[in-house]
Amino acid sequence: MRLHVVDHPLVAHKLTTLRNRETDSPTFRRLADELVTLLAYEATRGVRVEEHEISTPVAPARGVKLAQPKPLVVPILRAGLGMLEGMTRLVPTAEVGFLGMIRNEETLEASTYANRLPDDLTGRQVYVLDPMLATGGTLAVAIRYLMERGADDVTAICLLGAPEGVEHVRKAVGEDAPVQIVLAGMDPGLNDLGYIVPGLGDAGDRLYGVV
Ligand SMILES: O=P(O)(O)OC[C@H]1O[C@H](OP(=O)(O)OP(=O)(O)O)[C@H](O)[C@@H]1O
Ligand SMILES: O=c1cc[nH]c(=O)[nH]1
Ligand SMILES: [Mg+2]
Repeated sequence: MRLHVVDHPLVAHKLTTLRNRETDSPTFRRLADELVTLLAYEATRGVRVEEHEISTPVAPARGVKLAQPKPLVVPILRAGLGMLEGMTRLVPTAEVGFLGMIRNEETLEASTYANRLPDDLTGRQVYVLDPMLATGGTLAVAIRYLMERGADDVTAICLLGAPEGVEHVRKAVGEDAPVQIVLAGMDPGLNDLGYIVPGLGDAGDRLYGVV
């Protein structure tokens, strides 16, 4: 499993405003959207392409196009939905599937309440979207499920992570798993409630106007 924390001044700038408690929901949504597009550029470095021949107005030319089967993007509801448009802006031909997952705020265990994925994930390259990687419970369940269903390459794009969450996912999927985690920032740790510190609070609530 590989971890990539994106080091870019624009990402750091947008992340700082995103964290700020003074940032309102519309601005939070816009920043999350912009950040995902920047992260997706890094995260899709290994997206599979195949040779493609075209003709320019001047001459025949050889290039590439996205390979089949198409990449699959899976936002984890609810908060991951706030990252979908930013991702599909960069990869508009990707297929989209959905997982609805909720973390029990007392036990911190993740459970799945919705699942709308293609039947066959064999050989699929999958991009999972979830802004927060805290204990890692949610992402570990999601990635293991996608791999059990046949996905052979999974990249998780998250805005913020904590070291214990990353290690939890690493243990759950295995060191040699074809899994990549791309983060805009890695924070020092979690508080007693399992929230990332300093983090940005509850991503779902901030995206969808509860606070
Ligand atoms: O790494 P973990 O400890 O599992 O925590 C992270 C999860 O918690 C949040 O979702 P939440 O369960 O609050 O659901 P929501 O997206 O509906 O707000 C977040 O979006 C992740 O999915
Ligand atoms: O810090 C955290 C942890 C889990 N979920 C969130 O929305 N924020
Ligand atoms: Mg939440």
